[in-house]
Amino acid sequence: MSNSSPTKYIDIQHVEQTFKTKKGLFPALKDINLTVAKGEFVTLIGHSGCGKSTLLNLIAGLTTPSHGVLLCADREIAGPGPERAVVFQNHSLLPWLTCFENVYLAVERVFAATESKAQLKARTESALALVGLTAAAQKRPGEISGGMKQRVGIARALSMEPKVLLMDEPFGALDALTRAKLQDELLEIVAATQATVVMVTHDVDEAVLLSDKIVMLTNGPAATIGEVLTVELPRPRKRVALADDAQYQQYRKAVIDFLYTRQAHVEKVA
Ligand SMILES: Nc1ncnc2c1ncn2[C@@H]1O[C@H](COP(=O)(O)OP(=O)(O)OP(=O)(O)O)[C@@H](O)[C@H]1O
Repeated sequence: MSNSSPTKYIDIQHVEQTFKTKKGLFPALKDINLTVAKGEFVTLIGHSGCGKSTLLNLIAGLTTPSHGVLLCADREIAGPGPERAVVFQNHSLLPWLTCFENVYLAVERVFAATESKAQLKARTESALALVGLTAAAQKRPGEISGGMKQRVGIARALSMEPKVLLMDEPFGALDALTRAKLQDELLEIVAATQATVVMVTHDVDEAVLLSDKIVMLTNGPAATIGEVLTVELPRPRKRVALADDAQYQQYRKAVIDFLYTRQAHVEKVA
């Protein structure tokens, strides 16, 4: 059993990320300090190119910081691991496998050493059921819609029973209606699984609807956290009711104000 602090489940301390480029060193992130509590839903928002994906990749362990340290449950994040599952925008499914097989592959990787084939199959089926894809289990990615593919990606991530679900603009490529439906589903899944989620988004409404905390990044280079907004809207949250909610509008305005007034993109004149 871990004795890690539930309020500092993910603990990011003084993180910097500098990339080597042809033009020299590029400081992408500077002095990032952030904690995410167990069961918290945190979104990262900021203008294009500010470093949201860079930060998510660091939490995923896909990259290592140039400076500083990232911890998950009191352990240094030293590489990717099934306890931190990632859902990407482009769902990255294997096209020659069925939806079932795509999810099964992840389940097998995590649980094959300790569980029977029947148990692995049951896990796969329940992950697909969680995202409403039981009927599409035998279809291949080429035979299903973008929204369904994204659901398979989410099912695959959830099937690993990760401690943390990391999502990089998971709904970015979807039309508005599909996006709204998947946001609602995600709200239900997160409520049911009590998952800890860190999600990158460009969408202010998505951030307010889903988040406990909205982390707003300043513009790069050397982007950092400009402000953290705690969203105290009660759950379960219903998008239709929230549309007229004064508190919801205030949160929305605070994020818009940060993005478009205080961090407005300044056009560089040559
Ligand atoms: N491997 C890399 N090498 C060099 N520069 C990089 C690398 N990865 C990211 N960058 C730069 O770091 C900055 C942050 O990139 P990042 O992709 O994290 O931004 P983002 O906020 O996720 O952008 P978007 O919202 O457009 O996806 C950008 O200026 C980008 O060009």
